[in-house]
Amino acid sequence: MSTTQAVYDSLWSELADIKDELAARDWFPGTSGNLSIKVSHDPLRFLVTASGRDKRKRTPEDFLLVNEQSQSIEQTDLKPSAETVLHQRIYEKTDAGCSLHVHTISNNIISELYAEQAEITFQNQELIKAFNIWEEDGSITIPIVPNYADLGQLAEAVAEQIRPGIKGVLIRNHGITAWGRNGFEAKKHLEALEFLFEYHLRLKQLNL
Ligand SMILES: CSC[C@@H](O)[C@@H](O)C(=O)COP(=O)(O)O
Ligand SMILES: [Zn+2]
Repeated sequence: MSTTQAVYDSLWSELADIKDELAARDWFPGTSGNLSIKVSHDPLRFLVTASGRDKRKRTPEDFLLVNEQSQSIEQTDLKPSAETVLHQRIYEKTDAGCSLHVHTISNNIISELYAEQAEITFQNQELIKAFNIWEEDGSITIPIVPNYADLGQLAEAVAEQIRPGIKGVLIRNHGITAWGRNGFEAKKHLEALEFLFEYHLRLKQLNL
């Protein structure tokens, strides 16, 4: 087996394992969600989930390789995720090695509640350390963009929000895309964000 094939196989199974873990949390309702992992930087190549499939199932057709224009470069009938261009823009604008997009009730409600402010900031939360923020008064901000039907426009809106310290962007009443330098870090960021969203909503429900 060539080194390139071994790297591809290892990234494939890393992304499949992440998909299984997120599926176990029920974060892919109704075939929603898409995941990707970077295979090479220059030229940009990444594995991305095939469009419209049940991401709870683990099959040999789960991912396909795409190029720097989000086009498939494999002999396959599979279509890359409709939202592949969002992953592409994140790889172009950050040091991300993995990007994860999920729809959850919590991220949707937060995106609706704070849509006018176009962002939400969390502070005084231990889990902020998941973003490598160690200061006592540290905070993490998540921008919120409109859910444009035009996916090129949506990808640009997400890309425009990317600046140092941003590790995820909410799309209003749609979901979140979060990323990290590798699969481990991307999942850590996504889990931490979902924890912060759920905490915030439950606290609000208590009416304290
Ligand atoms: C079926 S609702 C979700 C889709 O419209 C989309 O937002 C999504 O996350 C999944 O699209 P996909 O093309 O399968 O990657
Ligand atoms: Zn989506």
